[in-house]
Amino acid sequence: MATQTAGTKVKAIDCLHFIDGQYVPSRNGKTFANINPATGEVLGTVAEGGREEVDLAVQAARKALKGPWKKMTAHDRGAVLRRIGDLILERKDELAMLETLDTGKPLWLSNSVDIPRAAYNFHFFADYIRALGTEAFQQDDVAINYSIRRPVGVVGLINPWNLPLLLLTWKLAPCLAAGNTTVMKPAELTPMTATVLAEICRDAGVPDGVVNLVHGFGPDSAGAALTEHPDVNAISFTGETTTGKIIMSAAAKTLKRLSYELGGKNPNIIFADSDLDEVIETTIKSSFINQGEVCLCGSRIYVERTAYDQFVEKFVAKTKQLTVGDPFDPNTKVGALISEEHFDRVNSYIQLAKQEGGQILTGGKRPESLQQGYYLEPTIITGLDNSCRVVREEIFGPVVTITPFDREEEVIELANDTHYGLSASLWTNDLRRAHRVAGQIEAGIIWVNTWFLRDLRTPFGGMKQSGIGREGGMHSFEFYSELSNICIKL
Ligand SMILES: O=C(O)C(=O)/C=C/C=C/O
Repeated sequence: MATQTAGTKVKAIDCLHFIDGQYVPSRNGKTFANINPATGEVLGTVAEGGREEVDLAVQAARKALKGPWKKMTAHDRGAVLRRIGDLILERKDELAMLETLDTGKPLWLSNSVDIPRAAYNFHFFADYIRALGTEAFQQDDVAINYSIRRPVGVVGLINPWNLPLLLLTWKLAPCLAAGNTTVMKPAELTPMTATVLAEICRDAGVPDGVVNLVHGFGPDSAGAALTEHPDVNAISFTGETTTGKIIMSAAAKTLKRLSYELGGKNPNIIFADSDLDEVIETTIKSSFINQGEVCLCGSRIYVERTAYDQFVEKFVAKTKQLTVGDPFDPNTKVGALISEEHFDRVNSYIQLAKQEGGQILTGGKRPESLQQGYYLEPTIITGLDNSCRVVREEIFGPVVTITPFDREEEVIELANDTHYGLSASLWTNDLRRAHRVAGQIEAGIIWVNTWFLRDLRTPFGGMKQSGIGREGGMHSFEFYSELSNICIKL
């Protein structure tokens, strides 16, 4: 099915499951429609998996643990990972178009961030695995202790719809690097790039059964089946905190190992001594990139009072210049929200902001010219304090609040006054203050004078209700492998 949009001939794909090296429909033939967020039209069909498909996939993954995959050395696995990264880059244009069709994000963003980072996730872990060591301890002349790593086993990877291929590969690369096999469950709203990834893994030399993919929904569907399956050893999940709690209770019955990257309501703290133009250029991104549908977005902006008016005036002016529209138009800065349901949810927070006494300085509504598709103007709200729901709850849209502060201690308290703890941005040219304040912000990642600058060796994840565990570099191997300590008496 081809969808003509902005002069780009884009061919959507129907999505089947990928089990034991083959694309297969659901046994009961069930499918659901895949909707294009930019137009509201049907892109194609997706096989709807359930317990039966998940069980077939888990059986294939379990069997593959004992097949040729087990005999591959770390070096061999590294070569396969590198090949997957290479094939992602070879198919970059196709993957970028599919990602934009599925998500409504601008094509330039898929091309510049999502797909290149997906390839890099594989190249990074292909290299990392070659440097991986363990640990050994000499106990005088009594004993020598050394640790060995082995795969956890069959791992369920449950992925969100905001950065579909980036986040799926962020899990899949280390999962495979550590020698595991997997059943992937992409978000039902964004099935296409995950479907192509399965074929890329096969083409790169991943043996049948190592990588499996089952499409479907969460509750009473593939997601629930995966989290409850007794033969799945671990689950890595990125998504909403509420869903995380449901998965945790399901996984508890079989004591699965869990790695969670959940929601955030991230503070963006701006001191008056920072370079406002530089701050605003980055804050436009940290507020509205990917339609604000990024768990790391700095949706709570706190500005030192002496710079508040100047910041607000400049930031609003810059925001008004952002083009909202067709994701395939190269001038578009803000595309379509992922679905009608999410559009309504984000909109409800804008209405709530008015009820809570906030002022909408710009945005807050669908652009007049875009009556089809789920478009919302980037929105800036002032006049709300930390007691307001709009300041406390994750909105996951192009909506930010701005609040002034007077003292360092005050803004640290404001920033930490949340049950989330994923990321934060901090802007100041005072070196001592940067270290002092960053060390007091309760978040997994604190960016100083930047945002979303990523070194994949670093621990990535949130605290409090923003997640459990860290992934990245060695931290991924801590999750995706089991350590055994072997003690040899001398
Ligand atoms: O950059 C990453 O590794 C990552 O996990 C980004 C997550 C964004 C979530 O919305």
